[in-house]
Amino acid sequence: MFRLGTRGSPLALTQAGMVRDALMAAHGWEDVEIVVIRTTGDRVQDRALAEIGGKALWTKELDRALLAGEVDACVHSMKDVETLRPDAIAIAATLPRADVRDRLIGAESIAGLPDAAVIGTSSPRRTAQLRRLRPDVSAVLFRGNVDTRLGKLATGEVDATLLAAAGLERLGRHDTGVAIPLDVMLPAPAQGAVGIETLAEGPARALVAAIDDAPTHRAIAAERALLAGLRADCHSPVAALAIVEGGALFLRAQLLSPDGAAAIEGEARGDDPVTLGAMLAEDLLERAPPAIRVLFG
Ligand SMILES: NCc1[nH]cc(CCC(=O)O)c1CC(=O)O
Repeated sequence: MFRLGTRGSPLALTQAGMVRDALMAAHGWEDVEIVVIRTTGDRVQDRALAEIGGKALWTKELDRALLAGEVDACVHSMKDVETLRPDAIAIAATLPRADVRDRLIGAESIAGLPDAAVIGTSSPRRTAQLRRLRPDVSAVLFRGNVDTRLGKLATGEVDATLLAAAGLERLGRHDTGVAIPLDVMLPAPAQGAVGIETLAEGPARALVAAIDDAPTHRAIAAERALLAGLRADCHSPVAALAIVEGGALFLRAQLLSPDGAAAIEGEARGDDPVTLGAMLAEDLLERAPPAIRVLFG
């Protein structure tokens, strides 16, 4: 039986179930085995991701299982996957992308937040974007799975929080919070995209490629190429979104200083995702003021 590695959070399990269903439908399989792998990121909940070692905390154990042949493929929220991946591992497919926007929970809009509101988020991007719009608000560290975060909001630990619409919807929480328009808050690179990785060589890659959504795959390739070009890490406040427009890619991005005082935006159009991402990264770095320039390699 085909074995699918995943983290054990409710969102990860839902996403793995979506991949399982797609693989069964594509190949007429009776079943796919879900193998839950506990990651360091799941164990350490009290510190910001950026502080404790970054995105590798989610992928390291899954990579190990894949490279050791314990699973045939691994399911990831592509937003959480590092820019640089081992050569032996390939992104074989992405599911069709969900709503890419962030949702604000606890207020009707960013403008509608109370004076000096306290926002629960551990995302440098969301913090910087929020403080750019509302310098009076402050952010406090907020991690844990979606239910944990919503629980902290309910007990009044914070005034509001921001979560990806994609995760909320996949967990059946269609009515939680209000979507923030893309021109107010551009999402994280690869937000809303589920990716499936396999070994670069071997039969699993083509089996998984059968369920690929090509427009999503191209869009996240461009967004990830931008991150690579910026030499960004998970401390870097970067927002980016590529969409396929009449066959070509349209990539938008924003870089911010951590306090949101400085920001630059850029956009570019092209056909090749990797070239497009690299070009926009170069353009942004050239124009970035020192407060932003120091954040990138
Ligand atoms: N960093 C955690 C994470 N990784 C992926 C999602 C949501 C689903 C997605 O963006 O695909 C979330 C939660 C959030 O940011 O609200």
